[in-house]
Amino acid sequence: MLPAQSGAPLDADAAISIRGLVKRYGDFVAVDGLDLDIRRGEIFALLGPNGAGKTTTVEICEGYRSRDAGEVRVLGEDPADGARSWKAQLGIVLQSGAGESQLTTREMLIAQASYYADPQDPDEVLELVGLTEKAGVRGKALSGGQRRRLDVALGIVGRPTLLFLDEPTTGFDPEARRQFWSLIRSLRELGTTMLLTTHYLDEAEALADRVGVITRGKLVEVAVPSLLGGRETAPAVVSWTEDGARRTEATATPTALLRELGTRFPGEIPDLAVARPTLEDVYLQMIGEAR
Ligand SMILES: Nc1ncnc2c1ncn2[C@@H]1O[C@H](COP(=O)(O)OP(=O)(O)OP(=O)(O)O)[C@@H](O)[C@H]1O
Repeated sequence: MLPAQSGAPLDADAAISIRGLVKRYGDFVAVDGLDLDIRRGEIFALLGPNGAGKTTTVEICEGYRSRDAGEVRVLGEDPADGARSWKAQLGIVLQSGAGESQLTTREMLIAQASYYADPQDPDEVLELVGLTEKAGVRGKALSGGQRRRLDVALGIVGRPTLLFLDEPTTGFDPEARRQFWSLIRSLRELGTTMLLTTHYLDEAEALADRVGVITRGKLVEVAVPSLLGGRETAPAVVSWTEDGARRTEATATPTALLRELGTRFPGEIPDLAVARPTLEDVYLQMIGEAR
């Protein structure tokens, strides 16, 4: 699918609509004419190598950074002059967050909740992110993964309509990541739109309705994870063991090959595996070609 609708008008119904976004730092062009629409209620993952322009794009949408050119609408408003009532609909989980505070985990959440008209109960949020046992602990005494959970808690306590998650699970142990994924899915069921940046391709695949790949400040493709880079039509790799050796064949017609192998082996085909390119495979190929 083409990522850009250059020339198309902003999408008034989208949660985020961006046309021709440009951001320069001195002579360096960090975001280079980016077009993107994120629908209400979807989880959209922005993927890209270090320095591609993801955080810059996200921070412009949050109203934290100015832009040099282009049009941006977030929940119908231009973030450059977003009012307080507009900001109150956003939840933000930054790359580096709450860490060094002298307040306890619970105190931080209560303080954050006080900025919103209809916040979620801070103790419920602590429970959701698995920090109930750490309610009375100061931010700086939390482990790295626990701080990220606290960042997530601070981002969601205001019941945001649109939640920005910048590399939210960095430092999480595998179990905490799974718990976080189920938390994100339950937020989606409540209708929350989420813009996620992540370097974990499995995370994008598990959570995102659509992914966008950004390199050198340009969006190179937008697709549902299973279709990115033509994954669904890429040759399948069939491998098995025959005469003591590992055999591998890439084929566009794996079913035909399996039928043929079925006639060659009387029982099970030894060590049979059929694989399509993973999201990581196509992503790495895509950013390699774009360099
Ligand atoms: N305040 C700044 N001044 C100068 N250059 C900057 C500034 N902020 C970002 N950049 C540059 O802009 C480019 C894009 O940075 P950005 O943080 O948006 O990348 P990213 O895709 O989020 O990367 P990462 O995956 O490493 O977080 C980088 O080359 C970065 O060095």
